[in-house]
Amino acid sequence: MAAVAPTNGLILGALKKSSVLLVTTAQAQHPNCPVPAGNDLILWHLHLTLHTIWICFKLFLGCFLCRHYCKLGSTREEKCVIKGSCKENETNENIIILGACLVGIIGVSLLVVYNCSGQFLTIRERRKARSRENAIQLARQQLRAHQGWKAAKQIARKHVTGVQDHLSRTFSRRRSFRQQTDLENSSHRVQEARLMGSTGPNERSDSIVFSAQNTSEISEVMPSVVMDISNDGEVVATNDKPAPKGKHRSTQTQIFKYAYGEIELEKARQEENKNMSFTGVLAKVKELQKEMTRPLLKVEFKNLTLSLGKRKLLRSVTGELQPGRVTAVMGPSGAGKTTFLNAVAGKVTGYQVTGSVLVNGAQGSIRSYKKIIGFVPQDDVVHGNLTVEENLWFSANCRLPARMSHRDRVLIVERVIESLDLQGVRNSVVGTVEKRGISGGQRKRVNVGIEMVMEPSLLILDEPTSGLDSSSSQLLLKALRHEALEGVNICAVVHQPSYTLYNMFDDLILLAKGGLIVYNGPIKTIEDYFSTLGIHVPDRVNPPDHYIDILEGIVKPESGIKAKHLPVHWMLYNGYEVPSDMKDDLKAMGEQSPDVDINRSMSGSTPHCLPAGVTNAFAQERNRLEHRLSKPGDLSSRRTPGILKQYKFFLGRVTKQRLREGRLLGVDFLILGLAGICLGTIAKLSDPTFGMPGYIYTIIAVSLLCKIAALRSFSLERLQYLRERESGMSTLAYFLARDTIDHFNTALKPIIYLSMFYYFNNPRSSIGSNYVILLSLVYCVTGIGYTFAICFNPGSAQLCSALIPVVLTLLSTQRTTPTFLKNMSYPKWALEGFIIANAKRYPGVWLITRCGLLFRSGFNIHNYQLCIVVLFMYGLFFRIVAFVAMVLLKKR
Ligand SMILES: Nc1ncnc2c1ncn2[C@@H]1O[C@H](COP(=O)(O)OP(=O)(O)OP(=O)(O)O)[C@@H](O)[C@H]1O
Repeated sequence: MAAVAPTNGLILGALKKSSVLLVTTAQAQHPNCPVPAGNDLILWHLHLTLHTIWICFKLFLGCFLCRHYCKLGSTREEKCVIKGSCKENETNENIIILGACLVGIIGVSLLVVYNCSGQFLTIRERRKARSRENAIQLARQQLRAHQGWKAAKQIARKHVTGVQDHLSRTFSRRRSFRQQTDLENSSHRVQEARLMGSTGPNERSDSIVFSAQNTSEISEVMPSVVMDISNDGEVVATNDKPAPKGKHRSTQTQIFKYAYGEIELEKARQEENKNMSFTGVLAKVKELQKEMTRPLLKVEFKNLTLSLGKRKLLRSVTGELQPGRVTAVMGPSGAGKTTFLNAVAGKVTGYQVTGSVLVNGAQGSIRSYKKIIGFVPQDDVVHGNLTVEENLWFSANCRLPARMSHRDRVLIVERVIESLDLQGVRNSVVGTVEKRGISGGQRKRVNVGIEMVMEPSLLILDEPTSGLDSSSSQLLLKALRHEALEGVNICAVVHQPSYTLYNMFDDLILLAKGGLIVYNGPIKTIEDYFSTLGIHVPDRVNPPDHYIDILEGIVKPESGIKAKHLPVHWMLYNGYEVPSDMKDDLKAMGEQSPDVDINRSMSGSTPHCLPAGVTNAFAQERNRLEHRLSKPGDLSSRRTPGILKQYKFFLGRVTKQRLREGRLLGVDFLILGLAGICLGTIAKLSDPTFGMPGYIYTIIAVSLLCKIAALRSFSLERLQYLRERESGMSTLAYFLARDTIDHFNTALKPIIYLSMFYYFNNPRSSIGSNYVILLSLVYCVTGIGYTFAICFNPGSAQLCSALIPVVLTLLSTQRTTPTFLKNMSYPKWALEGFIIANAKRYPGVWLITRCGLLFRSGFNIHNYQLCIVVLFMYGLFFRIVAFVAMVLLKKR
């Protein structure tokens, strides 16, 4: 009892310290949260954390009471006899209690961190936001100054000539004197003007000479520009603040200032360009083309045919996508638009593909250019537990050239945020199905932004405007048009665009059902083409709607032409060969109009697709594996960050995700702790069994809980992973980063479980030896969990994770189970490790009398280290299996 009292005080003291720490942490956060919502949030966190501490306190009190009553039990005397010294036993118990206290303190501190983790991230973001806002203000001021300075230059130029002429003609002493006085006055005015602002760095070298008479006029136009008057009466524009150099330049505010300076200038240029004449626009485009830094990608597809068994999803698709143009892909639902995009981007696996896709006129795999191809999927595959900015930054970091400076990256990301109008939600978490985040339209824009920030040369978008209102769609199209000006080849599937939106595209690919092209060319000429077929768009009808209605069969063309013949008309119009399986259509058309030359147009055989029976399921699977394992050489000439750098980015991302999921982890720990209390109490410790029942329960419970937690690591973000992999990110970096962060749990979970189990069960082995075994067990089962998560669908993976530990533990404890099978199951090694750790604590004769159990179970007292090694090896083996499975993973 004497030993318990000081320990009680110790726990109370520790708890007090924790609560003080908690309050101080919250108070430290308080001044940084000027927003009332932030204060509420902190109070809520405080409340939650204090509540948790109160629960922990009650738990510990319960532990002490239990412990106190146990001490009065009969087992204690027996233990004293076995160990030989009661005094030594008491010292051990005190160490255990101290250990438990420490564990408690760690637990409480962790809960504090977990509860406030989200806040840490928010505070960081807020600080960054403040420096960004300052930079935006500065940039806008500078732009105003820049514009003012330009206007002033124009005024000055106008006056300089006139005044000089005037002066040369009527030069007089009196006038000269008056001018001198004016100069002095204006000098004072300019000195005042100097205090008001500065010009942009671009204007530093600019200087202009003009009469001081005009100074007041100029200072009205450009209030923030700085001027200096030289002794001879000349006014020279200067910058009063020198451009920051060296280290200073790389501060966050400076970087934002640079980025927003550029963005504001671009905006101003766009405003100027609005009123430009056609020739002016052409000149501007040429100018921009000279500045282009991205490689240009021209994609041609010839006789592209895609089949799935006997069914043809795309048929003889021929055409091209040109750089610097925005192409719309339209057609009825199910026509094969998504399939077409996938075929162009080289993302088709498991299909039979014939025909060819040429990049810049050269034959080869388009996957060789995947580092400069952006693909925006139809579904918004974004990370729900990251903010908008974090999503964009991750893509920029991993996919932009590794050598690009941070300053330029900031400019690119900020430009995309501005152009997609995401400024207001940049720090909001995107949200998941369970947790609401930003709106659907904003999510869609983030989905597009992820691809825009990597500066693609070919940008393919599957329904980017679906779910967006008219203004957001136009905003998005404007952003895409701006990209096209830089030479990007853009191709997007769109549904029912408004007339304005439709006219924002340059080209159109119109697909009919069955994956056949009806039209491919400039939007401007589509009406001319269809009018040659006698199809005219009625007044007040949007042209694309009319054509799609015809293709759907809702509207019958006045000319009597059949909708199903439109693809053949297109082939004949362009002189393409008509596949032989479409000869019936051709004949029917020939009967309708005798101009159609059937023999010339028809191809002799079916060159585009293989007979359906040839490609069986096995061949398809082989195809898929070849596609997955073959690594086409990289022709994109872009060096993205290597595996190590990507690992760093992945690590940062997973850490943020885990911090935001802090409560989920807290629940995991709580369940483990409760399991420890329950199993430690239920399992009666008896010397003849070395506490075997308790350890069997432990192995089952810990395996089950840790495996299910490990499933979350890889099964939840499968689609995101596939998207990242397709864009060229490293699977190894992704896998290692997740595993590295999970090591934190691997180390902590055994502590939490043992802090309860060890205390309630009070086994003979040391807490250290138990921890090592449990650590290796958790490492092993986490690896198995990864394998299940990657190889099976979530339902099956959960079932396996629940069943396997129970079945294997039962197998390994049955005497009738063959030794080979026993050795194959990991619970056998964990159990052996625990039992040996206990057995080693029995001195000589006490061990000999209990040797029977060891023999019967096939355990060897010298195998303790082997058990640990085997468990770690299992963990490593399953991690390798999981990684290989991940590499071979296909998109379901
Ligand atoms: N892997 C597949 N298995 C079975 N059918 C498929 C597969 N891929 C495509 N299809 C079929 O091919 C046709 C074209 O599909 P796709 O998704 O390309 O159409 P879409 O024009 O994009 O349709 P929507 O406009 O409705 O999105 C559909 O009938 C679809 O069922």
